[in-house]
Amino acid sequence: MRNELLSPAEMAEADRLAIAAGPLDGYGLMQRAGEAVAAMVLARYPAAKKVHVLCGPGNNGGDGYVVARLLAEAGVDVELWAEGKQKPGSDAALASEACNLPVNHIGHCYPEAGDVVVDALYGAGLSKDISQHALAVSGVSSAERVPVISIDLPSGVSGETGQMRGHFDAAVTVTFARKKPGHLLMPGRRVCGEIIVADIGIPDSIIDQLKITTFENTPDLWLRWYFPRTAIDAHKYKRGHVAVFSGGSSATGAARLSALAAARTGAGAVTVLSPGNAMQVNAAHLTSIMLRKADTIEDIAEYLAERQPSAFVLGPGFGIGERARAFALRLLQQNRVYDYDRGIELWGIVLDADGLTSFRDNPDTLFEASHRALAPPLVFTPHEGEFARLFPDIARSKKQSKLAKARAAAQRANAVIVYKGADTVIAAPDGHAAINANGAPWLATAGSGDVLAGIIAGLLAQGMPPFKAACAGVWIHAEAGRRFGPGMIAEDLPLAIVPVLHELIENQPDLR
Ligand SMILES: NC(=O)C1=CN([C@@H]2O[C@H](COP(=O)(O)OP(=O)(O)OC[C@H]3O[C@@H](n4cnc5c(N)ncnc54)[C@H](O)[C@@H]3O)[C@@H](O)[C@H]2O)[C@@H](O)CC1
Ligand SMILES: [K+]
Repeated sequence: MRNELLSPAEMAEADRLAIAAGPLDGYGLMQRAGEAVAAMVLARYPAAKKVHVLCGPGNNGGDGYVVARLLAEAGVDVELWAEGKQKPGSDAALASEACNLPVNHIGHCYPEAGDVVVDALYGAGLSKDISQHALAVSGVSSAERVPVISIDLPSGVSGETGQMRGHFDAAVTVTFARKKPGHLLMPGRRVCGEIIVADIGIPDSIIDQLKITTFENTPDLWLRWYFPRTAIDAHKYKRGHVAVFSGGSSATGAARLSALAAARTGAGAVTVLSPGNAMQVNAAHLTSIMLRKADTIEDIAEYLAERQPSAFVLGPGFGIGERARAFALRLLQQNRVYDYDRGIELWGIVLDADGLTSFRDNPDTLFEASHRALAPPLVFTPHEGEFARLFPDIARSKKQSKLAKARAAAQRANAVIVYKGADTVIAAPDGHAAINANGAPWLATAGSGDVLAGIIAGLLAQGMPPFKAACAGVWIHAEAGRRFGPGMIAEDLPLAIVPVLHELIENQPDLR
């Protein structure tokens, strides 16, 4: 199954195009949807005492009537509960006519332990808070540990934003053709349970026509064509040279975490650029990673001229203030360098943590610099607080999803935005965006973000395009954390990414 994410409006358009192309009409698609759900219920819950099917007034409810009919035909004890008025002549009305079971009002539905609930109240067409009756059934189901199978989305979850207007806690959500952003964005993702994408006969060629620019962040998005290939004749500087700015003598660990992560990700050489007063403490902790003094803008200019590094990390532990601003703006004055032979961008900048917060009072100076035509590629890695400091108006919006916010920020900043969290969104200035879904709570630990910045820089340094490098970095970081599990601290992460990298490379013969 491919990894595009379709908004409810895009899904409706896919439906329309599929129906126009035939052979299935809307009612036919509804049959296929209902069949997929009924088959899943039969397979997973063969011993259910009773299956309660809750049907809303729209097509989501229509799917529910198909499920109820098919389960009853298979000999299952089914009770049908409905709310709302159907449009006469609609596919949903046809589906309810084809289902001969008695219809009860949802207000009387009390599922008991051993039963199963099929939630077909609202899907993509949700427009208001779900009813008190619906909430009551959801509450009883949770209390009685009755598994809920939601069709398309747990009713109450917006497919566009993942926001909830009252909700069901699904054990399984069965959706059709592709997932929607609301399946992966919080808080919606938390209540979807396992997500199954069923094929109901909408071909990939129809999805292609929609020119989708939102994706689930999976290796399909970046592995095959963009992941760095380590040439057999690779020279260490050809594999990219990452420079990481260190903070002062009492704040050097963050930079070393980034540096180590960049090295583990395959950068051929890594240098920590340290203030003079922190040289000793950095030297005491570095072995393969190089160390160089960089106190002033002149030191940076000299370094740039001498070593031509291919990626920078500025921010982790660096300290907030004028020095961070001056260093960032100096790097942005450098022209981008494109290697036409290899078809790759030769360097880029990851701005993280203090590197972002330093611009809270005058973000426009940063955005002006990043919009200069020849400015090097830029990746920002803000968590929620840092995002709000740099993009206060965008952060405040109540209407926009995290996805829309990341996109708006990417355009304004002319930078790839990695908007971190349990549902990290990666957005590029050209409108492409991805939502990450392989994370785990263990990643929320001090220093984890420093490692992420280093991984992304390591990939940038090897010529990976910035949006792809950011997506790959986020996925690899999350995968390493997920596999390591409880007890992980940031120091473990650079090593934990190694088996993930091995597996990625082994699964792609042309990367070996
Ligand atoms: N996308 C696809 O490929 C297919 C979609 N189908 C189903 O069609 C669904 C979308 O159908 P619709 O567009 O009819 O939308 P819904 O069935 O989600 O809801 C629409 C109806 O519910 C009302 N409504 C929405 N929220 C309400 C609330 N909180 N309280 C009371 N009334 C509310 C609306 O006014 C409208 O009458 C999908 O979620 C999916 O289940 C399938 O039938 C077939 C194929
Ligand atoms: K639903």
